[in-house]
Amino acid sequence: MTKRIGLFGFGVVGQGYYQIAKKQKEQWIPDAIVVKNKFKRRPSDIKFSYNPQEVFDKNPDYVLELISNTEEAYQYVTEALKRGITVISANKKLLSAHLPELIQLQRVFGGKLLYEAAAAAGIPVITNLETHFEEDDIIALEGVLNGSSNYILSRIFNNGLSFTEALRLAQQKGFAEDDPKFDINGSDVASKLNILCLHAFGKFIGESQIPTFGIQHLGEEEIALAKSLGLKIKLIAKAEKDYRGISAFIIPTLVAEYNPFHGVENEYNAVKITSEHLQEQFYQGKGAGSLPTGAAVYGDLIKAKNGFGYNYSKVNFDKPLDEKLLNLGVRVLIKSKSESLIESVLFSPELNQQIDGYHFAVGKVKPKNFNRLNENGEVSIIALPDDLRAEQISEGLNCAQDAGEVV
Ligand SMILES: NC(=O)C1=CN([C@@H]2O[C@H](COP(=O)(O)OP(=O)(O)OC[C@H]3O[C@@H](n4cnc5c(N)ncnc54)[C@H](OP(=O)(O)O)[C@@H]3O)[C@@H](O)[C@H]2O)C=CC1
Ligand SMILES: N[C@@H](CC=O)C(=O)O
Repeated sequence: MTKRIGLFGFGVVGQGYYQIAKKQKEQWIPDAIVVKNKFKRRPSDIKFSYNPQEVFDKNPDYVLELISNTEEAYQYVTEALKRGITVISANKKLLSAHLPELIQLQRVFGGKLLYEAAAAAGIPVITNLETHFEEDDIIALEGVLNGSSNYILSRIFNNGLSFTEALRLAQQKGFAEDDPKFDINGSDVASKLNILCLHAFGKFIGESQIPTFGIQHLGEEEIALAKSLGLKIKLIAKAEKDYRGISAFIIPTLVAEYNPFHGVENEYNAVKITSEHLQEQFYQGKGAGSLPTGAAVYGDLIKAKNGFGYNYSKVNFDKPLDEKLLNLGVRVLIKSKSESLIESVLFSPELNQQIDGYHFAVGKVKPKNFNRLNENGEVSIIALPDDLRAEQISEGLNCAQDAGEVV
């Protein structure tokens, strides 16, 4: 039977969806497409509307919310759910901010909300957490969750591009957010990790509670150090659960070749899930871009048609959803011009070396300090592999300096 579809947004993701839907059976072509900017050039063979109400006037079975704006997306998604319509969204900022309310709207009005594209786009990680892992206790979830940051790091490491050049390319390819600061400062990863934690651990942490350090302060010293040690830097999101509670944070991390994230390049994302029964699983796929994200949206539509919805099986709805994170120290290399700043956050020190006006120190930092350090333009921190000794870092720094890679 033909289904009616209303589509909000015809940008990178909306066009990816449309391209895929056009190849399939006629029934998945939207009956109404609502966009924002009246002055944009559009394909002449597709009818567009600028009036959001037009989607609802068509009485849709499914609403696809693929827009960049969060507040307006909230209006569209809540209106659809209140009408009992099934919604597919790619909007991690919206979902991360409002998931508890959106879950409640599904429970009250009966519409479903699917959002595989919102976390690691092409990797069906949310569906897996909801199905495969339903009866399995998740111990840890780790991931490269931002295609743009990963693309930037790949271009810097593998092609010697500058940060600015690499970011421009990520924008041109449609990987970056409307405002790319959300990609490079880790905020986009925090949205995704927040969503994934709900499905993995049944707890809503809240994006602002997740300690986050992005890639925007990485300097040539850290890049040169990583290269001299034969390592790479990846922006890693990590959440772990033990008898004390949950810890979660996002931080650029030095990864060795034996680490499966080492080989994750360009706009690819990857997720490693460790659970009690299935133990270790590693997923890799495209985390950004028109077709992979459009395909994830299309996949959600097919799942919804087949009656699939999230059970939120890890959530205990009789208890509060929120969770306070543990604040356990993370072993890092910290770089700053201010020794006193380093001293104020670093404990269990292992190294303190000065190069060209910068202090490089190894020790532990509590994740609660990440956000404060992230906002301080001149500090960088990188998490370290357990087996990388402070002496090796010191040698690596000297080596990079001698090679003239550090100015
Ligand atoms: N790009 C990617 O790889 C991925 C993106 N996402 C998420 O998907 C969503 C869309 O991203 P993307 O396609 O890249 O963004 P784009 O900026 O390419 O496109 C956004 C689209 O939304 C439309 N739009 C904006 N505000 C409104 C509004 N109020 N009403 C109707 N339409 C509106 C724009 O209209 P107009 O054409 O008039 O400007 C445009 O068509 C975002 O939430 C993003 O975070 C998720 C995974 C991957
Ligand atoms: N800007 C995001 C798009 C997908 O979520 C990214 O780069 O990962």
